[in-house]
Amino acid sequence: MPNLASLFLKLLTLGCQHSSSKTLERKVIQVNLGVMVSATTILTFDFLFYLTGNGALIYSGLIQTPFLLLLPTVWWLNHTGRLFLARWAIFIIVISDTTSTLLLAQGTQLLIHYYFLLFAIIPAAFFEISQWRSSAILFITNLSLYFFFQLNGWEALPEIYELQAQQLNLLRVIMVGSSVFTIILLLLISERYSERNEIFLEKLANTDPLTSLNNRRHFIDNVQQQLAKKLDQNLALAIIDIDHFKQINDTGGHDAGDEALKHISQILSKHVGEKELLARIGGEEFAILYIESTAELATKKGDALLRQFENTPFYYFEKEYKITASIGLCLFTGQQDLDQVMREADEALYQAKEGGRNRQKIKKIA
Ligand SMILES: Nc1nc2c(ncn2[C@@H]2O[C@H](COP(=O)(O)OP(=O)(O)OP(=O)(O)O)[C@@H](O)[C@H]2O)c(=O)[nH]1
Repeated sequence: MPNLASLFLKLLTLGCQHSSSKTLERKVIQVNLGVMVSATTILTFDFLFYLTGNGALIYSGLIQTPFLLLLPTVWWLNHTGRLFLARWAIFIIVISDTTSTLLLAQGTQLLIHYYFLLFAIIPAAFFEISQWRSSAILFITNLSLYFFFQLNGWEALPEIYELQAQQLNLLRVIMVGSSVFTIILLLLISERYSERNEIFLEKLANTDPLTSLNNRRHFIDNVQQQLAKKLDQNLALAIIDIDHFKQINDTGGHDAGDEALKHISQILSKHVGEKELLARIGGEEFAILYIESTAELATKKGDALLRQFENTPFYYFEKEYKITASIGLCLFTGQQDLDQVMREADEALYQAKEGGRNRQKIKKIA
C-alpha cells in the first residue's frame, strides 16, 4: 500500500523539478492528474460497456485503446521537461479519442460530445496566462466541436439503438457526471495549492530566515494585536542584545556568528512560554513580550535567561565561546504607544550595557 501511495505521488509530481514557480508546479500536477482521470474514465466506461453486452459499445471501447496507451507519453514529456508540449499532448490525445469514438461508434447518443465542453474550459487552468493563445485555440476548437455535434447530431452504430432506455440514460448521466467531477477535482487542486502557497508566502514574510524566529515587523503586528485585546494588562517588553557579539565574528568568522545566533535563538525559544511573543528584531537583538507580568516576575525571568546564556556556551569547531547578554525591560499596561515602549526598553538596555553588560535594567511606564 505505501508503495502504491508513493508511486501515485511520483506520477503526480513528474516534471515538477522543471517548474520555475509554484504556479507552474500546480499546472504540471494538474496535467499529470488529468492523465490519471482520463485513463480511469476510459477504463471505467470500457467496463460499463462490457457489462451492457452491447457489441457497438464494446467496439467503441476498443477504439479508445490506442489513445489510452498514448496517455503515458504526457507523463514522459513532463518528466523530460517538455511541459508545454505535455499540455498540448494531453489535449490532442483526449480530443482525438472523443472524436474517433463519437464518429466511429457512439454518435451523439451517449452525449460523449459534452466532453468538448470540458476540454474547452480546462486549458485555462492548464496553460499559463502568457500562453493564452493555446488556451484560446483549444477553447474555440472544442466549443465549435460541441456546437457542431449538439446541433447536427451524429448517427451511432445501429446496435446502440438496441440499448434499453434505462441503460442509455444511466450511461448519459455517468458521462456528464464524470465531466463535472473532473472540473471539481481540478478546481479543488487549484484551491488547495493556492492556500498552501499563501501560507508559505506568509511564513516567508513573517520569519527571519537565519533563526526561523518571527521578524521585527511580525513581532510588532503581534504585539499590536495583544494590545488590542483589552485595555488594562500587565505587560513587559524585553529587548535582549548579545554582548560583544562582534568578537565572535572577528574570531570565528561570519559563519561562526551565524551559528551563534541559531544557538541563541534555541535558548530563547525554550525560555518563552506558550503565550509570550519572541522575535529577532535586529542583527544580534531579540525581543520578548511577557504577558501577565509583574516587575518581580519579569525580573526573575530576565535573570533566569541571563544565567541560561552563561551556562550554555556555544561551540564552533571545538572552540568555546562564552555568551552573555544585556536586557532592557519596560513594564507597561498596554495603553501606551508601542514606539514609546520600545524607546524606554532601548534606554534601559543602554543602561544595562553602560552598567557593565550581562545584566538587566527595568523601566516602568504607567
Ligand atoms: N554573523 C552574523 N553577524 C551579524 C549578523 N547581524 C549582525 N551581526 C554582527 O553583529 C555585530 C554587532 O556589533 P555591535 O553592534 O558593535 O555590538 P557588539 O559587538 O555585540 O557589542 P555590544 O552590543 O556593545 O555589547 C556586528 O559585527 C554585526 O556584523 C548576522 O546575521 N550574522
